[in-house]
Amino acid sequence: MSITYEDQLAGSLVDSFPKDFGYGVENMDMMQDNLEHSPPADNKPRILLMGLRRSGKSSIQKVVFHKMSPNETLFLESTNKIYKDDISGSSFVNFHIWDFPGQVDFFDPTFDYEMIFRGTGALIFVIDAQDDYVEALGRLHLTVSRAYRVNPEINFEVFIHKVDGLSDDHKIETQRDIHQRANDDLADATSDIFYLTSIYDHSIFEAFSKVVQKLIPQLPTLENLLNIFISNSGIEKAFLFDVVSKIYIATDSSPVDMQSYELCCDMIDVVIDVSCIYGLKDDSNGNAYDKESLAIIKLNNTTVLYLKEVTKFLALVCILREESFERKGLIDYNFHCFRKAIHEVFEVSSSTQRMGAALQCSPPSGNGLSRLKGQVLNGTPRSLV
Ligand SMILES: Nc1nc2c(ncn2[C@@H]2O[C@H](COP(=O)(O)OP(=O)(O)OP(=O)(O)O)[C@@H](O)[C@H]2O)c(=O)[nH]1
Repeated sequence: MSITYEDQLAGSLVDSFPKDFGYGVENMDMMQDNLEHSPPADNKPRILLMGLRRSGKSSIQKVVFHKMSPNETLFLESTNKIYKDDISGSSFVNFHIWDFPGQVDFFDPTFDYEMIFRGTGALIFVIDAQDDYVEALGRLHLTVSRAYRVNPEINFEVFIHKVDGLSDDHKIETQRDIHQRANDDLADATSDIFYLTSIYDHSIFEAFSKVVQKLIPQLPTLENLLNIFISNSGIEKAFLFDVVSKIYIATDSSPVDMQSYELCCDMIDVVIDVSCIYGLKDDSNGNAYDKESLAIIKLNNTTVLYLKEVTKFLALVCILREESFERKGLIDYNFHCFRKAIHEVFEVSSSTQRMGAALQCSPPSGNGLSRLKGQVLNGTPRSLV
């Protein structure tokens, strides 16, 4: 009986994703291979961090992608030129993050904003909520109008930042006010582009997760796989995490509550810390996270946390009830199918990417080539059409 069911699950997982994925992220197990074939580094989609001086741009980038502790950001010096951070070597997120100095002068002839905005997937505008934000809103207007003229596909995102200093009522009021005032510039902007963020809690990771997810063409497929996995395994919530940044790449379609997300982030920290301190062999190259990574934590409220390696940079972290965990064999088997499906998703993307690169390198052959070249949507190269 259970064999039939599990076989069905395996089939449904593997067959459930469409075959026409684009790519914006790579399976890092194949990273080495991809490095040789991927387009030049500068062609990677960009996420830009812009905003006034001292609004917190560098702090966000350092805390999310370089594990800097929030208190250390007090000593960050002001950025005076564009800082280009290629995080693809250590993270599943295959983007460049560009941190701009505050007060970018669009009229400076040396500032080639056309080139910058053309390859951009998302532009995050950071507004210091503890400061008077009238000037910042003027800047937002100028930035959005310039960027939109060059590349209407950019995702504009607004981080209303440093909200740790505001009361709950004040936070909501500030968000409403900024949303209202910015509406002239971002005419059809929905409220889901305004995030309340702080580096002193998990809100900055949550917000960055949402920004990155909008740039991942495979997102619906990943969500679908997670939905099938949790419904067949008695799991309440599952996140697919980029281990280094603690950005979640995808989750199932049930609503995300901040506490669950924080719990899962904390679990990753525990696993990596324990593994670093007690798990490394003397002769190893010091990798705290590998194929063997697995952790189960039982909490005192009948909840179980379950973490397992999916790819070199991705982990699945689940929350489930103790009674569901009694069927651990089933969960392990379903996880095995899920992992296989995820690898297939990114294998397809990766081979499509290589085909795209090969086509772009080959000599032009009439107008057919331009039709076949990888499309760019939201700055993310798409699969061939
Ligand atoms: N309270 C609070 N302070 C923050 C937060 N994020 C950043 N800061 C502080 O804001 C100050 C400025 O941060 P930076 O990251 O240097 O700002 P920036 O936007 O990169 O500044 P420029 O490089 O001059 O453009 C630092 O003292 C940070 O510690 C936050 O979420 N909450």
